[in-house]
Amino acid sequence: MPRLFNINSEIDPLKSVLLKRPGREVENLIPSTMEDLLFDDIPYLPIIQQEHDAFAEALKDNGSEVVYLEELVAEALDAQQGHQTLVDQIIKESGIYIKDVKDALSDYLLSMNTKDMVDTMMAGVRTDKLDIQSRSLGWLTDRQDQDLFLMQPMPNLYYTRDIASTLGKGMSINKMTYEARKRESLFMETIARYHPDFKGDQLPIWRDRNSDTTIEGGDILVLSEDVLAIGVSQRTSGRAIEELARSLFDKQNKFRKILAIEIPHVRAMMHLDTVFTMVDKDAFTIHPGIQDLDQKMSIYMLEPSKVEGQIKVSHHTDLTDLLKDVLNMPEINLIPCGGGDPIAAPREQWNDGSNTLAVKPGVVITYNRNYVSNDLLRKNGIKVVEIPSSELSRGRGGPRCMSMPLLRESE
Ligand SMILES: NC(=[NH2+])NCCC[C@H](N)C(=O)O
Repeated sequence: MPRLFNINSEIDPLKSVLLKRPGREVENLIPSTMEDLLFDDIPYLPIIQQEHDAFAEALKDNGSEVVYLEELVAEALDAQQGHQTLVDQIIKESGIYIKDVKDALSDYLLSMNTKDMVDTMMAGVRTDKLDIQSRSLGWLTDRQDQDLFLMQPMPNLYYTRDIASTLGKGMSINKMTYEARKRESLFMETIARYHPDFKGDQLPIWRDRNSDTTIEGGDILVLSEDVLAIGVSQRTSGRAIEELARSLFDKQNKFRKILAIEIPHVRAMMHLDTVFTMVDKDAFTIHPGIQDLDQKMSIYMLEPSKVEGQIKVSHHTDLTDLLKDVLNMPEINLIPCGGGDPIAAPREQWNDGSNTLAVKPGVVITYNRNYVSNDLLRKNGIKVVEIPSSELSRGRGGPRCMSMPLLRESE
């Protein structure tokens, strides 16, 4: 049955969402690779899986279907016999160019059943799994001391938010910024290309992973059927936002205003959704660290220009006024992470206190550890569904980062 795709807001009732259950890839983190792989600690696999399952349950209890990236990729490959194409591409994108090594890896992956093959690509392939030493002088002489993996693990895959974004009835398949995550969006491309429920006319691709500018889904918020907010961040460039704007303004959809919000280019705030999320039609979480002392910010608004093919850009500094205007709301409530306290705010922001996922207007899923922010949300009339977070939070992402909505019910 063809799937329905439609995302016209951050808060409309969530009906279908894509997750990735953390797998062996998180056990393939070690202290010497952790930083490059964008983790601050090593999650304990059985507990991170339990916590992730609790997240999936909370989503289902609140009316959403949950589908898994790893299962969709396997189904997509089986439907179109895409195995060889994906294996060749992932080997290429893993920077493996020595023929003997390529052949050994390709034989190894293709000898597995589809699900194991997909899980293994995601978990990474250790060098000692294959008998490379006895067959490749090229590898023996080119390798680096640290080559523990022929294919590096992809521990960030459970942050499905970032690799692609459903916008209206179509999708942006994102070109990722760092080496550690570049290959991840290939899995979404595979689903869009081969999966019977995704491919073809039913899913227009607004922008694909071959673009030469980077954009990540954590930066993209769908504020309403015609307004997007996109962070200009460590991961998303102004040029990428402009490209996406041109594509969206051109095509048959309703987006007509894009707010490009500049945020600090630092790890703790790598995406807009780590400092700003929508919790109700007129309420948002915000980390006070993105505003200056007089609460000013730098925001560019992009709109279609009257001149064919051009874009109109205007500059704004007051987030509240701009949101009132574009969302047609008399008031906007910005709820500060950690209550704005100089210790609680940065502590809870670090553990994704501002990274809420709305399952319907005024109902959000959050991490239980951020009790100051959660209490404040409740005091502001928001219903908060807490999930356990000891291990999930170690990679610096919360409920919004771990979810890629496919369908929200429009009014
Ligand atoms: N949408 C998000 N905020 N995602 C968080 C991603 C965290 C991940 N470790 C990274 O650095 O890429």
